[in-house]
Amino acid sequence: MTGYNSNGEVATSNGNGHSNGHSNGHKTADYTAQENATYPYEVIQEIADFITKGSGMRPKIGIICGSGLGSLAEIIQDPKIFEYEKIPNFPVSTVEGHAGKLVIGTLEGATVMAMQGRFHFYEGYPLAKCSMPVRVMKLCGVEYLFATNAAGGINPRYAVGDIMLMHDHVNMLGFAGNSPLQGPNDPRFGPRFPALVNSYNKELINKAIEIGKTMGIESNVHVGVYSCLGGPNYETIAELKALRMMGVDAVGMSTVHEVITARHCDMKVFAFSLITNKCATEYSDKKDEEANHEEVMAVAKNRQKACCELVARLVREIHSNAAS
Ligand SMILES: O=P(O)(O)O[C@H]1O[C@H](CO)[C@@H](O)[C@H]1O
Ligand SMILES: Nc1nc2[nH]cnc2c(=O)[nH]1
Repeated sequence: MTGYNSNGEVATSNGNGHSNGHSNGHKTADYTAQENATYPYEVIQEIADFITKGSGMRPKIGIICGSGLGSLAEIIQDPKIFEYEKIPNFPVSTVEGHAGKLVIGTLEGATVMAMQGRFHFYEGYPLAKCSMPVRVMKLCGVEYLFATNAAGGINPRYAVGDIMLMHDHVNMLGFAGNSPLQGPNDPRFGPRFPALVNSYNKELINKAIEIGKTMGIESNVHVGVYSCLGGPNYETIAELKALRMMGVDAVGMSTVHEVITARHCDMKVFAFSLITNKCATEYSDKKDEEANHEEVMAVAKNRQKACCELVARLVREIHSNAAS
């Protein structure tokens, strides 16, 4: 199996079918590729071919499942499942609630592919590697990216279990000089300087609002601004106050770099946050106001039905409009 080394040259993997740098069953991020974050087009094409040939399918919609939202992939019918470890040059998932499987099949008549497990900066992966699967999706034929995440609610009107449809983001990692598009630009993916003002597809947001109404959850559906911090620590009160002043409604540790990568290669983007915890913006000694991943996972599990229904119905809309 071919891979690439730190000089960007094509290299041969270790012969065990993957080159992810883990051997003892304990999943750790691949640090060897850090200095070589940008995957050459040919490597991404090779991964995409592995998936489309292995599944016999060309998906039109790609779904990234947020923490605890892996069930979004379980509603896919007649699935063909690829474990990340068996996909050449694919990273491994190291976070609880991210199973590490790519699921391709049919949802509401549309061919979709879903990532049960995404990659985060705090796992030790550079941003280009975190969002490399979005380019794989593109070369598999995906036109629409659905990115989902678990997030802390900063907007005081948000309750735990609410859904925030993302209409914009504040890229804090970008403020700090980090981007998934850093390094040489390959124009086969997109331009050197992509515009991001209309990143979140308005038509899909409006459709999702309508779907929320028909599901009877309109009071739990909001439209807001997400921000991604590097993590893995949750935020301090001062940071949360600062984010709120900047107009941020929900905060997490993902999604933004995926959206940037998707928009760079001209995919239509729909994204939502499941609010898994309320972020305190005042000082308090109360332990129950501290965010923790167990709570995040538990809330995601509780709300998976609503999230699955929203996704399935939006996929149905896209598919039936394309067919008509
Ligand atoms: O964004 P997703 O992957 O849904 O997960 C969110 O939940 C985890 C923290 O509990 C972090 O990884 C954060 O980004
Ligand atoms: N950064 C961050 N990520 C989260 N993911 C789920 N909840 C949170 C949160 O409160 N902060």
